[in-house]
Amino acid sequence: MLSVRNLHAGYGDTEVLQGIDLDVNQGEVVAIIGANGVGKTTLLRTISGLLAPTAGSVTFKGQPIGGMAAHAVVEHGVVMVPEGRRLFQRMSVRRNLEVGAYVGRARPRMAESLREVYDIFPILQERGAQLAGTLSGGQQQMCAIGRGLMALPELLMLDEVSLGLAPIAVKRVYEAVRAIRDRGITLVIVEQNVSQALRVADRAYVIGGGRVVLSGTGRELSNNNDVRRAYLGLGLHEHGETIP
Ligand SMILES: Nc1ncnc2c1ncn2[C@@H]1O[C@H](COP(=O)(O)OP(=O)(O)OP(=O)(O)O)[C@@H](O)[C@H]1O
Repeated sequence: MLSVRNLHAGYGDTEVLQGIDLDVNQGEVVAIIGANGVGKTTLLRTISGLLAPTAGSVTFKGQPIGGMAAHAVVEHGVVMVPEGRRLFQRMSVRRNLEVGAYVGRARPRMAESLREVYDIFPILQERGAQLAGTLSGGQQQMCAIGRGLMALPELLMLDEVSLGLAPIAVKRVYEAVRAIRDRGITLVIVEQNVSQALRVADRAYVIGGGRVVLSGTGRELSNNNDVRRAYLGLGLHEHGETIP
C-alpha cells in the first residue's frame, strides 16, 4: 500500500533521513521505533507532505505522493496525527472533529464519520460541547485521533500517541488503535513506548543513522536481543552484563 524507497530528507544542511526503505501492506499496523532524535517524526512529516524529500520516492497505492503538498496527500487518504495533539483548545470537541473533515473527499460524509468516531470514542460524544482544552490528556489524544479519522484515512499515521499519558489512558488509546485497525484502516505508529508498540504492531522497523537497521514482526523484534537491550531495558542479565 505504502512504499518508501531510498528516502532522504532533513533540515537545511542536516540530512536526517539518509535512504529509508520501507513498505506497509494494507490492513497492517506497522511500528517505527528508534532512539530519540533519530528521525521518526521527520519520516512521518516527509510521507505527509509537511517536509519535502531531497531524494527518493514515496508511493501510495501505486501513485507517487513524495513531494506533494500536505493537503494533496490527505486527499489521497494518508493522514497524520501529530505529536502533541495540536487541538484548537478554545473550540469545542465537536468543532475540533469537524475541522478534520476539511478535505473535499471527507466533507460530504461528515455526519457519518462523526458517528463512527463517537462509536470508537464514546467519551467524545459525551464531551462534544466542551472546550477541547478542558479535556484530560488521554481524552485530548482521543480527540486528535478522532480528528484524523474525520479525514477518512486509508492510512493513519500516529506520532507518539501515548506520550505523557497515564497508563490507563495509554490502554484506552491502544484499544482504539485496535478498533481502528478492525475497521480496515492501515496504521503506522511512532512510539517511545517500544514494548507497547511491538505488542500491537504486526511488523516494525527500527531506524538508526538515518536508515532502517532492523525490521521484522512485532514478536521477532520483541525477542531480538539488540532491540531488547537498546529499547526494552531487557535481556541484560542474560548476557551477564550489569545495568550501568
Ligand atoms: N524543524 C527542525 N529544524 C531543524 N532540525 C530539526 C527540526 N525538527 C527536527 N530536527 C532535528 O532532526 C532530527 C530528527 O528529529 P525527529 O523529531 O524527526 O526525531 P524523532 O526520532 O522523532 O525523535 P523524538 O522521538 O525525540 O521526537 C533531530 O536531530 C532534531 O533535532
